[in-house]
Amino acid sequence: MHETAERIRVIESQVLSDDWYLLKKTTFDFLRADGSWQRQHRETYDRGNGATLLLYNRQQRSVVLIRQFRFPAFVNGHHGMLIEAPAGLLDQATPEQRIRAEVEEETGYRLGVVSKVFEAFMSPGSVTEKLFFFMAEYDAASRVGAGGGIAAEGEDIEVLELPFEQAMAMIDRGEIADGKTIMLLQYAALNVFC
Ligand SMILES: Nc1nc2c(ncn2[C@@H]2O[C@H](COP(=O)(O)OP(=O)(O)O[C@H]3O[C@H](CO)[C@@H](O)[C@H](O)[C@@H]3O)[C@@H](O)[C@H]2O)c(=O)[nH]1
Ligand SMILES: [Mg+2]
Repeated sequence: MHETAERIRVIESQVLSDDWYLLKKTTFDFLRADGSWQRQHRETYDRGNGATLLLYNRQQRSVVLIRQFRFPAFVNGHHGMLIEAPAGLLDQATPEQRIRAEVEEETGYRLGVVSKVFEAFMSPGSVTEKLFFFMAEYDAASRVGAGGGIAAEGEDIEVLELPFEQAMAMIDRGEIADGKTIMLLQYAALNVFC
């Protein structure tokens, strides 16, 4: 089998929208497994890459999550208040630099040791973003501020400290319905609270 790059010939790329994020439509030829070339068109939504982190306290068996309004979830029939692990876009920073700043901004907790656990494409059919996943322990002393995010950017973030078992039960009841958050809680179930 050929390297993927040898199977793709980009014909043209058109910017459909370049406002907050970048939406492009690209026409390319794709070398199929049977050796024939097929012309395809795909739209890609580019917001850059991001990072997310689960704050946990092993001894207390607790985690810290945030709750915020998500308009795209609202327009898809959800009430919109999503419970999530803190996350943010990288801008020009490294994933670890960015997640340290983002967690402190959103939750008020200052991180000590941070461990990267995996990287994942969350919607690879349409969104270019790769998300970097981290874990870090917290305790009461690591809370240096109130969190809440940046009000001027429209963020209005509530910080929730929950028993780990309660967070897992909230997945079962559909009260936690964010992919990255479910992935991190399940990672914690397999590797931290086992
Ligand atoms: N004006 C404007 N602001 C926007 C828009 N979209 C997002 N924002 C603002 O841009 C900021 C982005 O905040 P971050 O904390 O960096 O990102 P996030 O929204 O928490 O999460 C993003 O990254 C996660 C991790 O990569 C993703 O999981 C998530 O889907 C999202 O893209 C927030 O203040 C948000 O309100 C928009 O279309 N217009
Ligand atoms: Mg965020």
